[in-house]
Amino acid sequence: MQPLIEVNKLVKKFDTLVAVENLSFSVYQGDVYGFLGQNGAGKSTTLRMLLSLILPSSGSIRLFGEELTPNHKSILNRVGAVIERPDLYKYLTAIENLRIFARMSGVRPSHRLLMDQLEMVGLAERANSKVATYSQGMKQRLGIAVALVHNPDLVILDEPTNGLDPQGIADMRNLILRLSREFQKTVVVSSHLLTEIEQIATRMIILDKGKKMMEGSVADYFQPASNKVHLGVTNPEKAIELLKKEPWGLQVELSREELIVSLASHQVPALNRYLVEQGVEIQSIRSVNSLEAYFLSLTSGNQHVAAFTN
Ligand SMILES: Nc1ncnc2c1ncn2[C@@H]1O[C@H](COP(=O)(O)OP(=O)(O)OP(=O)(O)O)[C@@H](O)[C@H]1O
Repeated sequence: MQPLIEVNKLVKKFDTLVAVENLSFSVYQGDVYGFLGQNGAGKSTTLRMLLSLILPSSGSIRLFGEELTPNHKSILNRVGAVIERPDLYKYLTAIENLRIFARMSGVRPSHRLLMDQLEMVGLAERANSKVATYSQGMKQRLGIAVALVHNPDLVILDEPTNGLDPQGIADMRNLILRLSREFQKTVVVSSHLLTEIEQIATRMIILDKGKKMMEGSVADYFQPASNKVHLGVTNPEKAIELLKKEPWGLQVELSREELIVSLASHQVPALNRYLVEQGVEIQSIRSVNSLEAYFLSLTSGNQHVAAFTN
């Protein structure tokens, strides 16, 4: 399958600072592609280059199979983006805002179509309220409706959950999933939170100091095999014996007084119950996802975890 976005050896320098270094990645149709990295990792800089808001120092970007540089106007007609907080007219209603932005991008959608757009982002009931009365989360979602007004195939969202409360974050997450599943949009979304990307993305890239640390399918990194459960128990020998038997049949290691088993997080309560019922007392239990461990090592400043740097 031809990638929708194909980035090859992209570099962006700001004077002596290398914000993006030799970055290559591909996004395919139907992906919710997560851009993950701590502040300053180079996420916004990369997304800005995808939108021709800034020019690369070197390297190439192809969107929809075409080189971006000479053709960016026609190509970017197929892209909708929210890069900063959306600039909305706060004394106008949602539908008035949408109508104005639609005209600016050269389309004149019917009232019905505008209402459909607002429905898509969960704002149909507040279509006639002034934006000044909206919560931050509602403004962010209206920003997405604005970005979608010309019906783009590809949607690029830079940190869409920034500054939102837990309800706003959940609404945004549901909206992104809906854009992908119901409306068949390909979505690129950035975040500095692994939990956010884990819940919505199909594929992801981790950036650190402008460099790619890993790229791949999110499911692969959250398989049971990459989730380790560490158990502190009173009787490790008995626990090992029980965990190796039916119904669990697990591979168990003993490390520094803790048992370590590969197990999906959702199976942990059942495992806990089983051991207690068999007379093993549990003193501690913690799940460690290897991807989480890796990302934490990045955010705490460690440079290398060999397993993920290939
Ligand atoms: N216009 C600019 N001029 C100079 N340096 C810049 C410019 N834009 C970004 N940078 C620098 O490039 C690096 C990457 O910034 P970028 O905004 O891409 O990171 P980010 O991963 O999006 O992080 P954040 O979530 O904080 O925005 C940072 O060191 C930043 O200070």
